[in-house]
Amino acid sequence: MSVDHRWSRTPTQWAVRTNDLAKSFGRNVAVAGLDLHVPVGAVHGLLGPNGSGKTTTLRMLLGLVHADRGQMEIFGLRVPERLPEVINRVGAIVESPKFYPSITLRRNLEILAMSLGVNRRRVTEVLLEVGLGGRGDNRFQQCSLGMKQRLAIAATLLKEPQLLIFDEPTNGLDPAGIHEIRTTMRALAEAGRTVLVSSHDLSEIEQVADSVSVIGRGRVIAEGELAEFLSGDEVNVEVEVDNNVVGSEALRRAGFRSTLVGSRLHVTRADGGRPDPRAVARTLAAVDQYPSHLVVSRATLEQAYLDLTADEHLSATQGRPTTAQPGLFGKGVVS
Ligand SMILES: Nc1ncnc2c1ncn2[C@@H]1O[C@H](COP(=O)(O)OP(=O)(O)OP(=O)(O)O)[C@@H](O)[C@H]1O
Repeated sequence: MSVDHRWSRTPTQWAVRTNDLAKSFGRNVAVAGLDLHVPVGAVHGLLGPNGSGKTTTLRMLLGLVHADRGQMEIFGLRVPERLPEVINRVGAIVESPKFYPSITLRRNLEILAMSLGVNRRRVTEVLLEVGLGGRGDNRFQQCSLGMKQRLAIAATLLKEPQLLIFDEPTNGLDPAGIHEIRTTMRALAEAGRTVLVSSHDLSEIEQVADSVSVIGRGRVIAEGELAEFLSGDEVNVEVEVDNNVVGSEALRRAGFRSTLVGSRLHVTRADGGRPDPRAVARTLAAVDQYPSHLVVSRATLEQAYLDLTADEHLSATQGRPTTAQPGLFGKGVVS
């Protein structure tokens, strides 16, 4: 069973936290003991491959799906029990919202505001907030997908929520639309709101998020500030050798970790330190594996993600529990 020291921190530091959250659909395990921590006032990425349990997690938070076990809190209040008290502080897009195609963006929002009991004046404010201030009179059906998605975000802002939950908001958008949504999410965080955004797209999260939870098969594999994943000191060494098995075994004995990505071994230090490219080359040469390529690069979230999911896969095949990475939001997780 996992013991998470962060679960005992003050609730006000977290917009969302979950503890040992689980959900299965029949025999299909969607979420498998998920410990999630979303800090207040930032963009937090929920990053994981398709089918890793992101949507199910968000739906459980919003009371759309019942959890099998575990606890969830939004702004320190237990949900779903206290959802009625907290729901007005939450805006979410977890499936495509419906708008009237033949009327303007402004009119669409006015109708929605009326149904929510929100003052019409708020419509102008939310249009401005998502960068649609000059587009309110455009008909919905004439808008680009990016504008439609920004309208959806504007709709979630009508109630002035402090937490926004977006499930894959850039899906299906072209680069311009993706850029618009990214800018909008950043602006929301700059205005003091918390944005919890799911994505399977590493570069997307890398560009927009302040912190991230990497999800694999329904569990949080790693969690922390993005800067921790992309630390300036962090260096990747990539090598190409004739025999990857011999090469990675020699590296392992010398205190390195290696992950095969394409034809290259990505090398890090097992103790989390910075790998010395010369030591890597020496280690490989000692077992007759002279690198045909040796590339030194700054770590990316992609690399961290590949390393982490490689570990998780190894854990599964060896039947031992996944260990989340230490140093996350300054605290360790013990499995
Ligand atoms: N209503 C459902 N009934 C049965 N299985 C479901 C249901 N919802 C989700 N699942 C399954 O649970 C697992 C996790 O799905 P989920 O949609 O939460 O993942 P995801 O990370 O959001 O992936 P994607 O990006 O593909 O939506 C998948 O195997 C999915 O098929």
